[in-house]
Amino acid sequence: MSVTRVALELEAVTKVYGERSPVLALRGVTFSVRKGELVAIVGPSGSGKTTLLHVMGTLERPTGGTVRIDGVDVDRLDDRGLSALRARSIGFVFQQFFLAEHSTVLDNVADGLLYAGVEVRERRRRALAALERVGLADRASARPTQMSGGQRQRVAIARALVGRPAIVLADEPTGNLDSVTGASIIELLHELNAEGATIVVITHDAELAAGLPRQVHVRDGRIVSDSAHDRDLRPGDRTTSRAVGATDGVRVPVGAEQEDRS
Ligand SMILES: Nc1ncnc2c1ncn2[C@@H]1O[C@H](COP(=O)(O)OP(=O)(O)OP(=O)(O)O)[C@@H](O)[C@H]1O
Repeated sequence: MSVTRVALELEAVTKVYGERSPVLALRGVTFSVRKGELVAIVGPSGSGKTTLLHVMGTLERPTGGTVRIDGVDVDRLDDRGLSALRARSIGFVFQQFFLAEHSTVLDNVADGLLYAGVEVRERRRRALAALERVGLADRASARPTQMSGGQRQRVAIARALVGRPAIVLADEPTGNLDSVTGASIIELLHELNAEGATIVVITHDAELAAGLPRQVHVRDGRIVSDSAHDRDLRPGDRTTSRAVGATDGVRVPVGAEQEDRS
């Protein structure tokens, strides 16, 4: 398989729900996320954010257009192939956490590797490492019911990350949390991104989105602004950063290359 710096790519993606009175939820969405980016998708209720997340995450097929995950055109895959791609390449975090209440925290995270063909001891070893990354290694044997909302969301994030997916998609991850706890989850996403994780966060919270390096605004099923492109349109602005891949390691100020030559 070819190596790509693009984690996810959408080209002219449309999504129509229903037939009799069709709802055009996505009206031609084109954008891409490079490896190592942390992107906020923001927009009002009903603008198409969740539909977009479902299409990006291959939970739903688009009506038209192309979706590529880690270089693979998902249209070429049957449902089984799609499930395998999802298990390998995408981690999901949802507002409602979706943890198994009767399993331990460790097993909840280890279950993120169920379809990765990894034997149980190795699954648990990697799960413990993921819990360490989110600061919850000491709660590995607890049950989700014994934890706060913020801790549960950390467990869900560890589960999403445990398979080292190409991309993590988070749908309103702070929606069920108070603002202080929500801020700590966003801080955690920043830390994980700094360590190399590629993350897309869907939110209707403009303030939360403003703190992330790239904001994509959705309205009526269309992208109406993308801060990455806005920056591209202002090449003279030497203080502006452009997003680069995780393998690049750092964010490069536009124009820095020229300055280095002097
Ligand atoms: N399964 C479905 N069947 C029919 N219409 C749908 C379905 N899912 C979403 N829609 C419609 O598609 C449009 C986009 O919905 P979507 O849930 O993606 O928006 P959203 O921005 O995530 O909204 P919210 O912030 O309220 O969750 C809306 O008009 C919605 O009513």
